[in-house]
Amino acid sequence: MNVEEQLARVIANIGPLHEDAMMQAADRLDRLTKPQGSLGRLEQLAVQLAGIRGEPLPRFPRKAAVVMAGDHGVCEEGVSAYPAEVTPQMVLNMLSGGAAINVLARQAGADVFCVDVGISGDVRHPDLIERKVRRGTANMCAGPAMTREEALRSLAVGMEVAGLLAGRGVTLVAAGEMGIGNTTPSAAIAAVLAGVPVETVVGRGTGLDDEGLAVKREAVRRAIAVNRPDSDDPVDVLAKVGGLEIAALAGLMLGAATRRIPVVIDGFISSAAALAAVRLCPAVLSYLIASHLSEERGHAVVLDALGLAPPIRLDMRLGEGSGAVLGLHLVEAASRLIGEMATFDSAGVSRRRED
Ligand SMILES: O=C(O)c1ccc[n+]([C@@H]2O[C@H](COP(=O)([O-])O)[C@@H](O)[C@H]2O)c1
Ligand SMILES: Cc1cc2nc[nH]c2cc1C
Repeated sequence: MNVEEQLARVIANIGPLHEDAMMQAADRLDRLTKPQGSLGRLEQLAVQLAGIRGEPLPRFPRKAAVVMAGDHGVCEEGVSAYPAEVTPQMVLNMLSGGAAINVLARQAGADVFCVDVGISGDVRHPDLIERKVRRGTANMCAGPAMTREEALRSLAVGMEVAGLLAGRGVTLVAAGEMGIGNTTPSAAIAAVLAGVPVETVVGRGTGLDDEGLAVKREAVRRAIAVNRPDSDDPVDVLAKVGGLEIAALAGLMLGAATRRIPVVIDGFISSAAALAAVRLCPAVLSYLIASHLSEERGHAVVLDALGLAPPIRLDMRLGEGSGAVLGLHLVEAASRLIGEMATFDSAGVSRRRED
């Protein structure tokens, strides 16, 4: 089976949420010792989780934070405040347990998996999942970031990682990335797929000044003008103005959804990948859970296009999956509440008076 056929098969396998489990979850929530609806969006989350897992009281004992890593040829345009060598350096830091994602994942009880989808240099570590499709993308201001075949192979890496995690008993995934320069292709993807002006989705990334921001806007405009990505063909968009780790994240989301594994999305880059995944397969949206609203300009636009409302606002703009891992706590909270709270009957608590 070639990669295109594999993708079509994964997409065809993503089914709707389990209605019966959702009804049972909603019914139980109304019998728990609290005024009806008083746990707000945690209740909606509990119902969504039941629908995804196909059981009214799902638990998530094994959680994973995935960091897809890749480099970006467009960095030579001066679009990031940091040099590209930070990508492999930070991946090594993550593999040694010293990055923010490691600290937050330990706190959330999640294992961190780092995947080299397209780091330019060599990173050697026994725990690194080596799936390099190519050594960074080409500069998308001068031509396509990668070939269609490379975009498909990156999607396939994500789908494979979802299978690997499922094989290890993981039932909840936080989707993160590491890639200096990757807010630039993410902005291009967002502009094309959401159909919004470039300036609404280009932000300061790791910390550009005003001059850098103007350069970055121009780079995104040029990349779109030079490549003319087809907004009706998400693989074309990912190939021409995307990134290796971004395509892999989209593949991870699709692969997780086929296995009924919920995916908590992170910031701007992770959400741009989610938008591509949803355009490839609208049914995947029900398996996605928003976490935080990143400071990065454009994140709100992408979440709007997805129809997702982020519950966490901490003015973060780190990436790595850091916001998504904070979101794991909310998933755990929703799951424990519906699973462990007493009902009015079991606790002998009086119900609401008749109006
Ligand atoms: O997740 C976000 O919203 C986010 C916003 C800004 C920056 N980042 C991270 O910073 C890197 C990309 O920033 P930049 O400026 O190099 O394009 C990449 O490694 C991301 O993980 C992430
Ligand atoms: C240090 C550093 C850490 C990061 N983590 C995600 N993106 C990053 C960018 C930089 C520059």
